[in-house]
Amino acid sequence: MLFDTIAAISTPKGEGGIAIIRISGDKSFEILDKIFIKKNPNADLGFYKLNYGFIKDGEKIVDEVMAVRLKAPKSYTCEDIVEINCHGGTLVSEKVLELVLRNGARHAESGEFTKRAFMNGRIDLSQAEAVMDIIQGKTEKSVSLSLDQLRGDLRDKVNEFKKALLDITAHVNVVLDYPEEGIDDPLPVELRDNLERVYEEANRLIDSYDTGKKIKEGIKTVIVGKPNVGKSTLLNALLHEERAIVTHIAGTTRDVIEEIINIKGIPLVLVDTAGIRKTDDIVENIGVEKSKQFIEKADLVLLVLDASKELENEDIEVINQIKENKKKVIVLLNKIDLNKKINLEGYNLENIVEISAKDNIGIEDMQEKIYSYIVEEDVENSSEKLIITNIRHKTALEKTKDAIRNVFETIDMGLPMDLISVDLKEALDSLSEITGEISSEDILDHVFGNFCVGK
Ligand SMILES: Nc1nc2c(c(=O)[nH]1)N(C=O)[C@@H](CNc1ccc(C(=O)N[C@@H](CCC(=O)O)C(=O)O)cc1)CN2
Ligand SMILES: Nc1nc2c(ncn2[C@@H]2O[C@H](COP(=O)(O)OP(=O)(O)OP(=O)(O)O)[C@@H](O)[C@H]2O)c(=O)[nH]1
Ligand SMILES: [Mg+2]
Repeated sequence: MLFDTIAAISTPKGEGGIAIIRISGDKSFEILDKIFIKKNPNADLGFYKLNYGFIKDGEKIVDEVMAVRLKAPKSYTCEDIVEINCHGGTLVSEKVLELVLRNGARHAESGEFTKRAFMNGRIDLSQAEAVMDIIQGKTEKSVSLSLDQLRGDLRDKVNEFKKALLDITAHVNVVLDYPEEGIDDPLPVELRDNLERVYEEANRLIDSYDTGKKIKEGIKTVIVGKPNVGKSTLLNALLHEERAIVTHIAGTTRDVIEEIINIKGIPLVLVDTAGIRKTDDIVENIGVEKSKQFIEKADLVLLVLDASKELENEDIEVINQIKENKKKVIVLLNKIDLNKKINLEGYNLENIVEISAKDNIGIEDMQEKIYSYIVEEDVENSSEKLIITNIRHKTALEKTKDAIRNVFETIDMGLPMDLISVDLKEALDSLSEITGEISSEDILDHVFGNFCVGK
């Protein structure tokens, strides 16, 4: 496909060592010829090779640069590409870009280079989405999932599903086109088995989204407990900084504080809340209400108890509230540096770790516990290697699954075969949405609109 020539600064704004201006399209080389003077006029610019020289606006030197040409279709966009490496100042890179635009390129929209790679067929839509996930990935695990997706793992799986569905479609078409053959078996057992396999695998992928979401967006973790047990001290210990205010006065934390820590590559989105208790203080009451809401939304609750005191009604109230919500809980007996007075017999609490947030005792054990309890159980146990992290993919797989279920129902109820064709097409179309073979301008705008300019 032939598109116009686009250009953008592909490196972040601000001062840096180097800034890269990227140009893609069939005018790229021509534009470079107009503005680039190589040091050695007799040397061949070549391809995939950095050339030293100067960017000139008429007689005026704009910057000293290195430039490379990449020849279509062997480039990121499958088009002719030029990359100009200039000095990483805000002004010079903008001057070079401006010169490029004046010489025949149009400013690229966000994600437009990657969109070209998609439109020109080098990557499918799921791979394009992976590019942005890599850029935005905050932990090793999430980047590693995105790299699998960039390699085409999801695309391959989707194509495998489609192959099975197409085989069945072909069979159904034969039955419909040649009724005189008298094939009365609506679906031979082998094809039916295949369809069941696709159904089950799609289902497993849908289920993997919960895990995928945790890896990508983090495990929502809320620290709760009655006032003054050391919740904020614990947050600070985990962050290795004095983020939250700590005092001996009960009711110190009034608003909700949110920070992210990284446990073996998984982000933990930590929320420190106001201690839960009955109070007449309006501000604190709002905080308490909010912490109750946070418990409801959390994937994991860290319940902090003061080990140096006996359990009080306020503790019991918090315990009951968590049990009511059926949350995954880790119980932290804090202030273990003091004399231990707490007695938890009869409360049926598991996953108990003794810590001192103040003296940094037991914090590593606690992190181990979180990892084995939440992550290993949930994330690593998923036998299916492929994990989806994108709600768009989940929705499409759900549509696929529903359509396959309809196929089975139609067969089992002995309904006309042409109904099966309709459902099979629906299943195939939903799968094609994932890879982008079927895509609306809306979907593309949504996917690429979230990219940065220059990507
Ligand atoms: N300077 C620079 N660094 C970069 C990129 C870039 O475009 N420029 N990338 C992107 O932003 C990423 C690398 N991704 C790339 C993906 C594909 C191709 C490419 O040319 N693919 C062709 C030819 C492959 C080959 O030589 O065999 C192809 O797949 O057909 C290049 C970069 C990260 N680093
Ligand atoms: N001895 C000891 N004191 C601690 C420990 N952790 C916290 N404290 C003290 O307990 C008091 C309350 O700590 P905070 O972290 O403010 O408690 P909180 O649970 O956030 O309190 P609120 O925000 O009021 O709900 C402070 O004086 C801390 O220094 C600990 O492990 N050992
Ligand atoms: Mg606090």
